[in-house]
Amino acid sequence: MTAYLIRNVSVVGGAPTDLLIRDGVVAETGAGLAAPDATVLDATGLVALPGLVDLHTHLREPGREDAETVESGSRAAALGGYTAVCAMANTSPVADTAGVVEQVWRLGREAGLVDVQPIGAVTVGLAGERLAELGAMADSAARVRIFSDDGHCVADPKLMRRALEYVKAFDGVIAQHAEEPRLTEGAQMHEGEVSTRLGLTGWPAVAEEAIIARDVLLAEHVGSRLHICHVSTAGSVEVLRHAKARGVKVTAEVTPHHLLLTDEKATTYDPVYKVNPPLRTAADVAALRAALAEGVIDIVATDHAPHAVEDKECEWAYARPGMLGLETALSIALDVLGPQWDLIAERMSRTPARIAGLDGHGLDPAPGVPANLTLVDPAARRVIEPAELASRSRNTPYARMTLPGRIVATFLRGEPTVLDGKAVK
Ligand SMILES: NC(=O)N[C@@H](CC(=O)O)C(=O)O
Repeated sequence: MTAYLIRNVSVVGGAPTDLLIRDGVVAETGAGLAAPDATVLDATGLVALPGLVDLHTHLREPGREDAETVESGSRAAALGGYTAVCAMANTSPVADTAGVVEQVWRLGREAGLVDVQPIGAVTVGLAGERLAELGAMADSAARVRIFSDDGHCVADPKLMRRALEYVKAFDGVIAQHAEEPRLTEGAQMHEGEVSTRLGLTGWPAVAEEAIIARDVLLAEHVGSRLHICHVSTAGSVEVLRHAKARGVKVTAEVTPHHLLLTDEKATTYDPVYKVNPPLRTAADVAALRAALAEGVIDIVATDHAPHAVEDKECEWAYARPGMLGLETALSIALDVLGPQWDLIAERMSRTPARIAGLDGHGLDPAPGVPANLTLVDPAARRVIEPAELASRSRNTPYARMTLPGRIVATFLRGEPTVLDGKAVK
């Protein structure tokens, strides 16, 4: 294994120092380190962060390998500064058995670019009718701890209660896609002034807020861990604030796009802006940013949702919802939060690693710690060119935008997956 001596790097925004990486761990830190056998990387001006951890990634394999594979999504993740991603269960077949989660887990190991932690479905086939084999998935080689029907809400309160109770036995967590389906039938975008103007059926904020309110009460009642996917409204923030004040074991994520973009984008009728939950209002964006800074929202998760051209480049009403996220998330966070490195490390690495129970991830570079880290150039600016993305899909909402920050290198257990901004394999 090659040793790496990273010179003059600011660890999570601190004073410049050297990091020696050897045998998969951070061997030494301090100014003026010497290691004749090591490859030297001059990291003057760069910031080292614990490798980013994404709690919400769609890798599309098995089933839609034309849109993404475990390998292409892993490469996109590494280029985005990630060392671990949690793969959502809405594949084909659905990841609702030990066999499918083990397949995804094994494909992740074979790609070897990030740790791929499969998420298991809550209900068989995401159909919302009977519980999937949660215990078998937890006991499998993939050691599943997060369960989600993402893309669909676990709408039946009795099933949701049972799922919450069931996962308590192995400290699991149910990640809810909060969307009351009866309130969003036929919805095309956020319900509000813009949807009225465009004459498109709206997805009201209350459809999200009502499910979060119900589920924090259920989680409190049974004493289980609940995670809320892609929180998108100011009202959801207030429900979460209330639940956290009561001591409910609830965590929540927000996506980069909900921190930046608004429903005004729908006026372009460009389906690249169609996403679930939909882009909301400027007031919602402001509330989400404040909640993230405050900690009412715990983490940023990408909801990286690759879609093939034919599923996106069509009429708005027929387009699938979803946007790419892995290769741009850190830039959007930097744009939205500024160079608050400790906050970025907390919301994009340490806390997601803790929620997912990923050993060896989310740890600041320090002697003895597994060398899962990423080096960011905060001064760089880059123009997003969809054709240059490593994802198999092209549905980024940031095409041709100039964004701050560039991932220069990513290390997974001491091995570079990205060097000089390029994937190593
Ligand atoms: N977030 C999205 O807009 N899409 C997700 C699933 C979903 O939540 O609808 C996808 O899998 O494409």
